[in-house]
Amino acid sequence: MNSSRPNESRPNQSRQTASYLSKRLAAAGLRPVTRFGQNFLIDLNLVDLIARSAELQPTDVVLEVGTGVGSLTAKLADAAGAVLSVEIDTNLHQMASEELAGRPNVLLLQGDALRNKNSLRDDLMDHIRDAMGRIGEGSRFAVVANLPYNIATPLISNLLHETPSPDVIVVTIQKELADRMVAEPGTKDYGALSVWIQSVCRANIVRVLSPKVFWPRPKVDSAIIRLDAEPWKRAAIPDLKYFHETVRALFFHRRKFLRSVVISAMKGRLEKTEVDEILASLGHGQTSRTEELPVEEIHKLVEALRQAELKKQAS
Ligand SMILES: C[S@@+](CC[C@H](N)C(=O)[O-])C[C@H]1O[C@@H](n2cnc3c(N)ncnc32)[C@H](O)[C@@H]1O
Repeated sequence: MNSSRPNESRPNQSRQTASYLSKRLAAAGLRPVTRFGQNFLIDLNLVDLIARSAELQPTDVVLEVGTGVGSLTAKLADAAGAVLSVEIDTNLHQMASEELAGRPNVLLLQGDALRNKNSLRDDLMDHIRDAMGRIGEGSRFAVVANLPYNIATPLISNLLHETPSPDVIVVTIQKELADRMVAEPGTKDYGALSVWIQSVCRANIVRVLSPKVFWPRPKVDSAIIRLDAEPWKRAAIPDLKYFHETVRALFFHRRKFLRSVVISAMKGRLEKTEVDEILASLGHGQTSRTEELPVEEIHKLVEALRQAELKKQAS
């Protein structure tokens, strides 16, 4: 006979229902704030799954963006060496601070995780580097979060430019965005984001989540995505900023042929004849399109353009 009692084996299960959360917020005179993307996960098994999917070690330093009431933060703190969690909402930051008080490995910051679309909040990486330095050799940098959807793309993109960049990222994002991150060439979802992510990471969708596992329910499906850094890929890109900007420019006009896309991206920097020479040397014909090019071909093209620009500047 199975004698296990549900509340013993899953002690927190009843604590994260929609009604528990709504009562808790209401008791503090609060309601979820739509503009902050406050869709809380109400299935604690999924909170567990997010934390477990990062395979955290006691030597890991975790960044969480969007502390909320601190449910995921607590799980991360149980598994990792140090957790830095940022919350924009002053009230939630206060609630989470009370909930997580007495956990010496958790640092909660209040404010926007982004300084602007192109950069992270100033002190974020200093805190991460400090914590990694304290833990010492073997410390990994992980980002684990149920992200506010409106900042998911700039946040992940900016993090991938940082030093150190995350070794692993496990986050809940809109399914549509996750589909773009893992997309293959020639598909409708394949674009600058797919190329950028797959150029520095291995990307996998861990689980698709229906709106009903959140409170309040978002309008769209979500997905837990895992990105694993592949440092050798990153090391093979001589100028990360040039690469990222050029890839974005190459996918700017999706319907045009590659030739006209490259000509307009390189306007004022390379002549048409120079572009034609580069495309011909790489075997791209008049009817090639950017969205059909595998990631490796895009690498070759961007590097050829960069070299041509450098040569021109030097002459
Ligand atoms: C989807 S909720 C996740 C909350 C909680 N971690 C959970 O799993 O239920 C996203 C959280 O991010 C916070 N947030 C939104 N924009 C933010 C920003 N720019 N910087 C930091 N936190 C932000 C929201 O206030 C909200 O608490």
